[in-house]
Amino acid sequence: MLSLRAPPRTFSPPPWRRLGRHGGFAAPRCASAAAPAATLETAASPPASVSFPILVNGCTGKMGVSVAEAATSRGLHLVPVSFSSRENLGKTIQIGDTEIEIYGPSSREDVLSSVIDEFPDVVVVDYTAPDSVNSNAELYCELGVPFVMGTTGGDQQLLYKSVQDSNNYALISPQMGKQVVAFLAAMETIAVQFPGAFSGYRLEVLESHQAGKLDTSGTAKAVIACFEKLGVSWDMDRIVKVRDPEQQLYMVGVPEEHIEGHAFHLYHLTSPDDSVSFEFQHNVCGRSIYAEGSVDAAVFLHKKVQSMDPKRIYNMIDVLQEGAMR
Ligand SMILES: NC(=O)c1ccc[n+]([C@@H]2O[C@H](COP(=O)([O-])OP(=O)(O)OC[C@H]3O[C@@H](n4cnc5c(N)ncnc54)[C@H](O)[C@@H]3O)[C@@H](O)[C@H]2O)c1
Ligand SMILES: O=C(O)C1=N[C@H](C(=O)O)CCC1
Repeated sequence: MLSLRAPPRTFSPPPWRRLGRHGGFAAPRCASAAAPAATLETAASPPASVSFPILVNGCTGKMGVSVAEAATSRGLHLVPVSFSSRENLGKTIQIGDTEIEIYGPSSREDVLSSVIDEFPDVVVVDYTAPDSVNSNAELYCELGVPFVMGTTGGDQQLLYKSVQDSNNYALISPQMGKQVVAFLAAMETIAVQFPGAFSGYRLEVLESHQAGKLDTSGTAKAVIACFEKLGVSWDMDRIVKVRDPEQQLYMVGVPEEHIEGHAFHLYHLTSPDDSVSFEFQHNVCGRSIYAEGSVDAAVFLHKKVQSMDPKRIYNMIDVLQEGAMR
């Protein structure tokens, strides 16, 4: 079991563990905090070939801001309102030339209805909090507004049911980063083609995110679902969740400038007789890949709505498969 009980300054790795900068995961060479990748990458992006109104909920948070900035640089029309928690009522957030007014949970319905009247082809992107996933989705479905759900957590089964029952359009994905989506797609493919291939293997999973992340990694859960199809038995309580900055720095190997925004994942598989092992890692610093992917998702969903595509519920693998991720 990957145990984190004693946060070791001198981490003694198991033999299978490759060493990172500080002795843990092999960390990617991330952009420094002084030159945020999001700003550089979005500034270099050519404008989207389509333009439509996009409403980003959660603009008081880190992902909300990144997505709103990416949408603006891609030439989409940012609707100047956003939902947030009660603590942020009355705030405004400046994104480029747009001043976004922040509304609390109690005015969500009135605000969204007015937005739909003014911008009938609006697409909502949600980056709020796990405990607002279901109530926000229900509202989007009730008002028939297409939405991209980037927020993880909540009751995922209920989320899908709300969309199915309402016949609304939605794109739901715990992971918007193109290369991680490709890894997830590969995992799903082998799970379908070779079910049971890893029967009897033991799985250990460790995920590390910034201390403010409230839920367990939605991406890890999606990858584990593939391992289960491959025959591994698993209980979600066994995911080792690292939220302590000291452990992240000294054990996981997260670069110091990304302690407040990273997503490191490690999956380790061992055969029943210990003679074979596999290890997979995906380590992301910052948020730019998710922000760009979220705009790709919104553009994709807008096209599906315009063409009245019958499928209606999508994930990021659909976007990747259509070649619609930059
Ligand atoms: N799908 C992906 O690729 C991806 C990538 C990164 C983050 N995420 C998920 O996105 C979510 C947000 O991440 P973040 O890093 O921006 O978090 P954050 O804490 O920086 O921002 C969340 C914001 O939501 C607001 N909020 C809280 N309760 C709310 C409510 N009831 N209604 C509306 N807003 C509310 C908070 O005030 C905060 O400003 C998390 O669930 C995270 O796991 C998903
Ligand atoms: O930073 C986060 O929070 C992230 N959440 C997603 C998840 O739960 O998998 C994706 C990675 C970043």
